[in-house]
Amino acid sequence: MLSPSRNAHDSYSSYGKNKNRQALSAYGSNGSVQLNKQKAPKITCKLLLLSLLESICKLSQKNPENSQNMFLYIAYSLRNSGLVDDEFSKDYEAIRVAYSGALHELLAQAHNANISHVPNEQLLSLNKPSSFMSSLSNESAYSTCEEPFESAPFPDSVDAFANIVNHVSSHSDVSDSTFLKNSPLNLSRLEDYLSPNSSNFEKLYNVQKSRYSSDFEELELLGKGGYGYVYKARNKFDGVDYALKKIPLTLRSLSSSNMFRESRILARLNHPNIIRFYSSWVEIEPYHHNDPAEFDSTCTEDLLGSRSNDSNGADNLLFDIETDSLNHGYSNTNSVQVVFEEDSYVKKIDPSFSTKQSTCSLAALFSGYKDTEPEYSKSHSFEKSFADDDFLYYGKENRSERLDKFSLSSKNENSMTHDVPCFDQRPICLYIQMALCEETLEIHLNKRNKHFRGMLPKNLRNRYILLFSRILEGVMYLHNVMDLVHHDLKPRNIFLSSSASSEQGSVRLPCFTGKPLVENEPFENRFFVPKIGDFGLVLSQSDVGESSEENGGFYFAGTHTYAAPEMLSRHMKAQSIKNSTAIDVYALGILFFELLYPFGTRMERVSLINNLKKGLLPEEFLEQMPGEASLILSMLSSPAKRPTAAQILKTPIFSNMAVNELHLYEALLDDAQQQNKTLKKELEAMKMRMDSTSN
Ligand SMILES: Nc1ncnc2c1ncn2[C@@H]1O[C@H](COP(=O)(O)OP(=O)(O)OP(=O)(O)O)[C@@H](O)[C@H]1O
Repeated sequence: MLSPSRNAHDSYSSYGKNKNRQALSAYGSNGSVQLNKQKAPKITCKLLLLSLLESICKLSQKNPENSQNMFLYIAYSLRNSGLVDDEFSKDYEAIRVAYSGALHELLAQAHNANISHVPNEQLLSLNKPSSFMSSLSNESAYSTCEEPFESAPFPDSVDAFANIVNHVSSHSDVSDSTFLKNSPLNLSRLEDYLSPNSSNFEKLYNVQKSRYSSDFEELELLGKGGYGYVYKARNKFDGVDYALKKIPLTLRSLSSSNMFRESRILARLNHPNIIRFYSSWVEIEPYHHNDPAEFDSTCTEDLLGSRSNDSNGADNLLFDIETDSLNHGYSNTNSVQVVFEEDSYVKKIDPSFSTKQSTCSLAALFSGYKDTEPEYSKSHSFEKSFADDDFLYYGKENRSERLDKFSLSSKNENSMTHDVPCFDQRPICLYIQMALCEETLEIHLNKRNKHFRGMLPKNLRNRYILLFSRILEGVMYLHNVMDLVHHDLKPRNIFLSSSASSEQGSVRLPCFTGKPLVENEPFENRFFVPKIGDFGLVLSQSDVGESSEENGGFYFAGTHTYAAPEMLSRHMKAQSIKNSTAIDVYALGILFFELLYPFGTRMERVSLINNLKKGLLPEEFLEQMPGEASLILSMLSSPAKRPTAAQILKTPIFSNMAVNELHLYEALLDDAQQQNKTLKKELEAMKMRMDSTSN
């Protein structure tokens, strides 16, 4: 029986019989590449072992049901022996598939690497895990060796697979039963699949190729969020461009039931004002990824709107909930902390999970950490480069831990448990395919605010009121129909999708270019549908209370500017449990004010929003929009007093259909004026042509 302390490396080395196998053992026993030790995250090893066994079962049994039963039999036996937990369940299937795809890819590389010509000495001298497979795949490296190559029988894959299975079966309860004896592994079938000359191997290998790289052409990086990167990618079959969010799965997420929460929730949502979801899957980050340098250039200032590029302005303040005191710098204590990250965005995007080289690190494969630190993390302060505007995260997992999730380099022992499990230095990513939107509301408002300050012209006010009513409809759907709380409503999480005039939920908005306007030149107007996105923090209303209890007490993540006071205070926790949807209403109150009152500068924004939180609104706003003003103040009142999204929609500001009708008439008028202009121009041109011909 395998003892629970035995690890993947031991399993590998224990079946070595010949010289090269000894070489492999020796390689493994070298201190720098030992896979056991404290570093190998257990769950990664267990998932790897199970995905390997699952592949073997699939290969050995033609009938899928039999292979599933065989796999479950082995998995249950391993669980009884304490070697695995429930990593063989359906919940982990996507991860196992991703791992087995990567294992097959590795196998194919090994087959193609002409490994029979590797001299023992070279194997023995390789003590860098990442150089191991890269040397194998680099034939020229061998040709420089003086000693003639010994054609020693490096354990071929079929043999290795069989040995692992035999090892598992002889060391587990499986051997006690007649199951395997009655249903032995069909090694000839295995061989058929694994032989590089076999068409089956090709088939298998192709099937396991990355869905992302086979189905999509990556076009550009759209942005990064607190949990991953979003790319614009074209589907090779339908030719449509989508937004693809790549979220590196962390060890924490692997061991939690919330692993696929965002995609599972998005898949159930169906509303014109909620971002459209297409599909999601898990795979190991494909090779041939963008060079980090490319990320710098793809992330343009335009894309980021007015986010500051000045990392020096990053003011990281720790707010201790217990003492209500503010500290500068970072603390390692376990006390509950709120981390405010005000205006600390920097231009540099740091896709730390991207790898260029197709080298294989066995240590990384089993331990889930990157053994070599990426260059960019040496030259840049990772925390600063990752800090995002105004994001707030607190609980026992503090800010630096949150950021660590994206760092494959293990900076210290403590961060290991939050690290990203990877294969061959490539992380396992969850991919979410969504509708591509034109821009975020944040970017739209930033451009708009270059033209307006203070009170908006009357004709524009109505458009933003209508836009807000569309957002409210989306929120009402989340609250009343889906029983969800978004938890992170803000302009950056509302997307504007171009639409036809007739599309449900559309609003006609001016298209601001961000450039100064020529005087009296009208704005071009287009129809957009506002769509609520980024469901990374969404919770069901009943889970809000539980999440507060997470980590032994107090836990929340969100954005400071839009965070309701009850999210920031342990003492008000009870209120947030009873009125969980009120958290979103508070954020909407701030957002409504931002829609109706353009800020000139960032400082002005901060001071006006701070005043608003104290119940103070600009005089001119109170005078000219009293209805809207009192609604906003009620949305920022105590949780029990805040109106619900449905109640807000029933107020005269929104229930009055005149807003809708007025909006449409305005749109028709705009169109007619535009047409008028074009016809006038055409008439002038015709007159000129006639004049010239008559002369
Ligand atoms: N469907 C989409 N269409 C177009 N761009 C998108 C889409 N989804 C995301 N983006 C872009 O990618 C960026 C990152 O999005 P993401 O949802 O991961 O995080 P975020 O909302 O910016 O931050 P956080 O998750 O920390 O709140 C967005 O700011 C936006 O610029």
